[in-house]
Amino acid sequence: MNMGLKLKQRFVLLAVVVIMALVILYILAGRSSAHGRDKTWFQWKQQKDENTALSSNLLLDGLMLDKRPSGRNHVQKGGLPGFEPIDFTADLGGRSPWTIAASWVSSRHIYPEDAEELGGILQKMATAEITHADVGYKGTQLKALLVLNGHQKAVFKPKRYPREYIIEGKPYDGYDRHNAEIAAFHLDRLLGFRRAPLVVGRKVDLRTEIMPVGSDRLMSTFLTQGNDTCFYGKCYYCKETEPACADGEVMEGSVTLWLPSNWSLKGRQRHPWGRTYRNDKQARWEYDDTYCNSVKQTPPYNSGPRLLDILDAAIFDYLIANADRHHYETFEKDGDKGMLLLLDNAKSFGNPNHDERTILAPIYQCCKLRSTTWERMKLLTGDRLSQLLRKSLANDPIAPVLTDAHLAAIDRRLLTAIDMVQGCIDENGRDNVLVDDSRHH
Ligand SMILES: Nc1ncnc2c1ncn2[C@@H]1O[C@H](COP(=O)(O)OP(=O)(O)OP(=O)(O)O)[C@@H](O)[C@H]1O
Ligand SMILES: [Mn+2]
Repeated sequence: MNMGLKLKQRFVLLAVVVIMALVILYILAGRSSAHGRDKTWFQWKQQKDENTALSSNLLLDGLMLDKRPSGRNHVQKGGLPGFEPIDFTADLGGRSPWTIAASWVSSRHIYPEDAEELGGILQKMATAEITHADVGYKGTQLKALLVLNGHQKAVFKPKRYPREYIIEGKPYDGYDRHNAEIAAFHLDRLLGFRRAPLVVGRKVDLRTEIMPVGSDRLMSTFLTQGNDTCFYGKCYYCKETEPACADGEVMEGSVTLWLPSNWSLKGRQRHPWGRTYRNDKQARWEYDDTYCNSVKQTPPYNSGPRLLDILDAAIFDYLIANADRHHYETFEKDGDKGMLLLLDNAKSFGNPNHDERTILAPIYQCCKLRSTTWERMKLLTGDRLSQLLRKSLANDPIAPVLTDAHLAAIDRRLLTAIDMVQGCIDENGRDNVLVDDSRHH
């Protein structure tokens, strides 16, 4: 009797313990799926597994792209617009590539989502006859101004480093990287911004393509080093002792299409989170974490899309590791509502082993972001972003554009940025962080 009771008590106790354990497990599981940060990591792991299972071709061509017989790329319902690989053989139907590109520019985008001629235009930028070449128009870095057949201006930024070269030191150190300018253009497109002008890689024969058409100002900076033809141009940092040199007479570089003249730029505007470029002086954002409150009250950041554009640019610059957005430009005619153009991305992709967290200062100090940007970021987790970028860059004339280390760095940085925004959401609530401003444009 006594013994029987004890057994019964033990059984009840055991049952209670088991039930409690189940309840605790259930609560924990519920929490982790409700808790965004865990969800992000969970999704990330899931996507990573998915991605290794799928070949990148299947992911890109099979799932997202519905090729209609017309040859036009239609994005499937629920697909990912802007994710289609760029077709460098796209037909322009006999029309001028420069006219098409100029007609694309609008207040919020440099080219449309379904720009089917994009690859065809890039192809022309990489091959069109150069009818004139001059020193760079302005700026501090070595470059050349080209005129392509059909009176199209373009900027040529020469190769200064081998792909594997790692820039040490300050996050904005080193010469411009032509491959970074190319990769940034593709990444801007994948993020859905379309705020960077068209860029393509090009190998230029200096003797046959530049010398016959180069201005005296440019040609007077030509010299040879061993078997290699070099030029040092004319700019603030241009020095005869630090020329850019071709491989023999063939010089690799990036070609950026000049924006059309009817979209004139509003001069250099100081970026509120710009750096001082001095060791002895800090910018206010570097010591004052409430800095965003004052930015938010100051025009043009107190209304319209400008602050959200700054935040988008922070995400973009963090991914490409560009700590050099000291100024920015907008379209003159759009005034305070003008979009922040992602011009000059050549100081990025310097060191794949370093993630410059301070580039995200606008994000962690303002704790805001466009909801469209946030949704796009989450779609690109795992190694989706690097896979899409790899694929997008594969047909560029100077491919491979980025080393594997840089591609891996982008995926890693995306996770950090997502975690940061998720932290803001956890702390302040989704509605106080994510901004849906789609009705403005
Ligand atoms: N594709 C373009 N279309 C129109 N204007 C352009 C284009 N690219 C550059 N510019 C103009 O030329 C300026 C200098 O270009 P860029 O920033 O690439 O040179 P930089 O030498 O790196 O200058 P900085 O030292 O200021 O960074 C830009 O601020 C812009 O006004
Ligand atoms: Mn620059």
